[in-house]
Amino acid sequence: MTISTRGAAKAPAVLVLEDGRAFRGRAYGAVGETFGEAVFSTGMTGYQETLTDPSYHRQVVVMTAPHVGNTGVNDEDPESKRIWVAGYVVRDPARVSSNWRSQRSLDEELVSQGVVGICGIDTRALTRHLRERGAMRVGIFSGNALADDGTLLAKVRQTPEMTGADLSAEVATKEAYVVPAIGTKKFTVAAVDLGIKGMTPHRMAERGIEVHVLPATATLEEVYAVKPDGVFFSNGPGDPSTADHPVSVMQGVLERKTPLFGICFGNQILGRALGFGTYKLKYGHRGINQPVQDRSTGKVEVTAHNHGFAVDAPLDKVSDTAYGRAEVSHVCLNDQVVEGLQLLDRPAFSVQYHPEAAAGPHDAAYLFDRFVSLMEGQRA
Ligand SMILES: NC(=O)CC[C@H](N)C(=O)O
Repeated sequence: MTISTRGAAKAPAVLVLEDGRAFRGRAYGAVGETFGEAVFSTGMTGYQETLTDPSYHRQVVVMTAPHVGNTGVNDEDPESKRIWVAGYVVRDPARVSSNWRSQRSLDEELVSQGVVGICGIDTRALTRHLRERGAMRVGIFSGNALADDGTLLAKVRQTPEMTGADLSAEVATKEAYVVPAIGTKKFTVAAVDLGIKGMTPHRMAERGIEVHVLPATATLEEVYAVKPDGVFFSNGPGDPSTADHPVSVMQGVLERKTPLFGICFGNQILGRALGFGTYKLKYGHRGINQPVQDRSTGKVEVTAHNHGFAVDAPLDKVSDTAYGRAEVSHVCLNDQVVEGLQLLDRPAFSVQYHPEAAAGPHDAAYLFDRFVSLMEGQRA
């Protein structure tokens, strides 16, 4: 059991939204100032996975679950080597963390990684505000960073928007590395890292895939230098309309008819590679309880999401693209947003959500098997 160092009354803090609304609470995690896009996540568990998902780079995450931190922090669950969220907003942080795997408290972890947060605010009111007005820029201020609201608001309004942000290179690996297959090696996959979560290569490795994780800047030649049986494009932060380089690499992969799989940002890149547009959702999908229908089977999956943008593809017809026929394979049942794409004439597909995560807990794991089948089909 870890008793948090934070105590009930820490320094005062304020959260200021770009439309001028302010919420007053107490500092949580590091004291100072931070900026980003305010988004909310409805996940009741999995805060370590959320905090360390590189797709959250430059976002301030508001947890709708009121009580966060109960199970502390361990070294096994992170999806990457560091916390990526720009700021963290929690109604009521756990004062005591208790779990057999816990190594330290969440508050300590936020402090040691310099993540500025705020607690003790009405996260329901904040979430409703974001739901009605849409995701927007935000700042959190505590300690020496506190000033009058007008000064803080001006600072928030000077920060960059998420629309137009090209962020993959800031989070992706600089050097290629290999995640070995677990057991007998059956396939080699080149995985273009646009902000990859650690669980993704692991899910492939579990299926006998040796994964060569390549930097976001990898060229088509570098992708084929690993002699891949399949090519994967990962999740990642930022606006997909800026991802021109991965789009052109993916088009080269589609031309060669190599089996292709994309997750989240990778789905948006497939959308663009096929000639569809992408657009910003009002407040996005973030959480682990999002219902998605696989249109080929009619089955509904409970899935993990973290996306603020979506692909603009027709739901009601098969589209003709430069790479043959394409259709929307998955759809979100909350709002009919495109959650997956499937080519009918080439071995390529993608999903907007996170089959590597264990939300359902295993509802979407079949997608990795589908990738394996495509690679088997290519060999047959
Ligand atoms: N998790 C992701 O890959 C997110 C993709 C993209 N940055 C979005 O917000 O929609």
